[in-house]
This record gives sequence, C-alpha cells and structure tokens, in this order.
Amino acid sequence: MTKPLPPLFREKMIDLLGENEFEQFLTSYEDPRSFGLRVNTGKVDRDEFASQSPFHLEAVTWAAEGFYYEEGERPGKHPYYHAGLYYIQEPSAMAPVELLQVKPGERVLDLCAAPGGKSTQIAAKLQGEGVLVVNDIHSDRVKALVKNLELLGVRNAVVLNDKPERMLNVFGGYFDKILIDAPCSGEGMFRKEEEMMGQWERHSVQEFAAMQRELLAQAAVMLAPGGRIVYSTCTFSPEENEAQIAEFLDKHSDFAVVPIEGFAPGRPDWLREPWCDSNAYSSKAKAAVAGTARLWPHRLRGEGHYVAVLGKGAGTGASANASDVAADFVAAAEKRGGRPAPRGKGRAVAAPSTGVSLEPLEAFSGELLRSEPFALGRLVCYGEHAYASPAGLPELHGLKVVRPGWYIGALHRGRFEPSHALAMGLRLREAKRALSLASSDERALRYLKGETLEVAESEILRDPQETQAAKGYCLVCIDDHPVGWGKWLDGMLKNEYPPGWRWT
Ligand SMILES: C[S@@+](CC[C@H](N)C(=O)[O-])C[C@H]1O[C@@H](n2cnc3c(N)ncnc32)[C@H](O)[C@@H]1O
Repeated sequence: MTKPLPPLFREKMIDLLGENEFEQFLTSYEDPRSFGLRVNTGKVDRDEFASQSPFHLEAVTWAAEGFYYEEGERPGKHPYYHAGLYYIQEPSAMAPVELLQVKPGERVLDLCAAPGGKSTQIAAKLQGEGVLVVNDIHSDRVKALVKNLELLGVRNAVVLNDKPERMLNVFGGYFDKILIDAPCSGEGMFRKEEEMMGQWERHSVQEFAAMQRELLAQAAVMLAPGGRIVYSTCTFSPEENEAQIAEFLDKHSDFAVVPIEGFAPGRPDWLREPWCDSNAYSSKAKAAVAGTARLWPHRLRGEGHYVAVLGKGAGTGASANASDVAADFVAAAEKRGGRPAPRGKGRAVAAPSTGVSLEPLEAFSGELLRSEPFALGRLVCYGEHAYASPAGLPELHGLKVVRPGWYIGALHRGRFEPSHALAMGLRLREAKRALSLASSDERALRYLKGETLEVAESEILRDPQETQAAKGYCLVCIDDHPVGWGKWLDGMLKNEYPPGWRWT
C-alpha cells in the first residue's frame, strides 16, 4: 500500500482489535492481494473449466465455484471472459451468496446489486429456474449490472433501478431469499482500492448506518415466511455490522440469526461506547450477533467482509407483519413527500405495447433455434423491444424497470433483430445455425475486435435434419461457447459483435 491508513480509522481498529491483533491486521496491508474468479456454472461445468483452464487455479475454500488465480495472469483479457465463462471477483466477496443457499426455482432479490458480482453468482445457483430480481438505486451503476448479466448469459433476471421503499407493495412477502450487499464505508477495500480511504474520510459511518437500517427493514417486508436474508458489508465498523443486526433483531422478533461456521465470529463485545450505545440492544440480540461472521484479511486469503444470515420464522411473532410494516413505509414516504405506487396501479415506465406483430420473431426462432428457450417465461413487448419475463413475476406497475426479463431483440419495421443478450444466453446446442471457432484460431480474436471474417460455407454448422441455407444470422461461438451473432453470406461473416463489447 502506498498511502497511510486514515488516522481515525487506525485508532479505532487499535481500540477494537487490541494492540497485538492490530499488528497482524496492519501487516496484512503489506501482503500481496488475492485475485479471484468465479466459474459461471450457468454456462460451464466447474470441474471441466478447472481442468481446461488457461490460468493457474486454486480453489477458494468457502465458495464452490471460486478460484484464486495468480498475479500477472489476466483473465479479463481472454476470449473465455468474452464468452462469460467466469466473473472476476474478490474471494471474500463470494461468501455472502454461498450463505444465501439459493436453490433452482426460488425467487431471489439482490437489493443493492450493481455491478452484479453477486447477482451473477445467484443466477448461476438458480440455473435458469425461478425469478431473480436485481435492483440498484444508481442508474449509472445499473448499466454495468445489465452488461454483466448479459455477459454471463442470465435468462431469468429482472433489472430495476428504484428506491427499495417503492418495491414494497409489489413484492410484499414475495421472495424466498434476499441479499442486501449494503452500501458501506468500505474499510475492507482499502488494500484493494486505496482511493476508498479518501472516500472514508468524506463519508461518515453513521450516514451509511442509517441507509443500512432502512434496507434491512425494507427487505424484511419483501421476504416470505421461512425465507432468508443475507446482509453483508465490506467494512469493519461495528456500527454498520453487529449494531445493524442487533437492532434489527430487537425490532423483528420473527427473525433469528442463522449461525455461520467456518469464519471468525461477529463481535457482541464491540457493541459498546464510543462506537455504539451499549444500552441500545437487548442481551438476547447482543448474544445472537456472535453467530454472524467476520472475514479478516489477516486470517484468510481475501479482503475484509462482514456477513449475517437472518432466517424469518413462519410463526406469528410479536413483530409487525409484512403489510403493517409496508403501511409504515407508505406513511414515512408520504411524510418525505413521496408515496410508493399502490399495488396494481400507477404508471409503468414503459407499458407493454399492444399491436406489435410477433411474426418476425417467430420466423427467426423457427429458422435459428431448435427450441424456444424463452417460451418458458412470458414474452412481453415494450415498444419494439421483446423480452422473456420469468414466469410468476408480479405486475411491475409503478416501478422503474430497466429490463423486465431476458432481452430477446427488437421488432422493427416487420423485421426481427436478435439482441446480443439472446446470443449470450443461448447454448450452441440450441442454435440451428452456428460457427464455432477454436480459441487458437486467429479469427476468434478478430471477431471479438469487430472485424469481418472469411468463413467457408462448410464451416457453418447446420441442423443435419434441415436443408437450410448457410446464409443469414448464425450464432458465433469460441470453443463452442456463444459470444455473439454474425451474418454469413458468400464466404464472408458480417460481424454483429456490439461496439461497446469489443476487444481493445
Ligand atoms: C457494495 S455495492 C454492491 C456490490 C454488488 N452487490 C456486487 O457484488 O457487485 C452497494 C450498492 O448499493 C447501491 N445502493 C446504495 N444505496 C442504495 C439503496 N438505497 N437502494 C438500493 N441500492 C443502493 C449502490 O449504488 C451500490 O451499487
């Protein structure tokens, strides 16, 4: 690290850890950082990838699909990155989703999702089944979220860009699992991103604590009985960690901490002055936070994280039920001058368009696809854009919807233009017309750079059952993994790889 730690942060950590452990903690800032990637098991088998990987991989013990790679290797500069076979992710950041224990078919919310590291991890766990709703309040960050979901070929995600309080009436009691990867003071990121230190000085821990308190209460409203919330931060301060959980438990008697094993425990003893008000929490809640977890950079190979798992009992506890709490939020929003849209009313940002003929899409699908992979969801059109919305999704009236599902393509003047997201979400076996280039073929890189390629007709893979021409759209793959579209005609492949995605 080139910069010194902020003096106030240093003093606080000495007070919390004590001189001896603080020395070990401080030494970790001189250690080399760990580099991680997570295999996208939505596209490729973990062991198959590990055995054929061009990188030197070592398993991350707490994440089934996580690996360390070596410093100097550049997984972001490989065709497999463009095929969405993995996501580059700091190893300790892989823990929260593991602890969420997502199963295929569940309804999952990632409330603070951008840029999508954990959303794509959840998506891989869902294996295309169930509903994934991802949200982030900052529209500029949502762009990266959408891109990462597309890159990793996620088919069942709905992307929102809204205030969580506006989601409560639509999603009250809807989700089986909710991840709150909360905005925080980022103390655990000082080694990885030194500029976070400057931000720490500007933003107060208390400011983040207030946001986190709201997010936890809002998530509680949207969770189904028997469901699970995972709350995580990448900071050390007890105000943003144990204090949030203890306060939440005292206000929500139908929730309990599900103890986490395998990491250092949460610190009930840090719920004290001068950081926290030691009288503010019940002794039961204080004791419970020992079951939460702290990932320390001096105790494992990763940066700093905090994780708590909260289970919602199916019982009729003394705490307010979902609709009572939702009503509280409506009242609070009214006081602040805003009101969440009532269920089933209000204006959708883009209303599903009527009267758009789906014929060109059906023709494309008949010509190019072996089955209709999007037929499982509900095909909806917003303007000229067609999406496959996951089945079982409530009406999203009044919410700021960025993607109501998997973006299939545009219906434009009687023609259908397939989206890049469609190509990335398909498998080679689902396409009736494709080109699969070996990663060692120099044309693979030229395709990713946006160049037109010379491709012989015999290289276009076609359905042996069909007598279909080679001419037209084909799914371009690298080592059999889709990377985009091309249009073949007379020995040339016109490149449809989007400019913003190109290899530079
Ligand atoms: C720690 S980051 C999330 C990182 C992400 N989970 C990942 O793994 O890539 C926290 C995010 O919360 C978002 N955020 C801040 N306040 C929010 C709020 N009130 N509601 C929803 N998102 C919020 C920020 O824009 C930021 O993207």
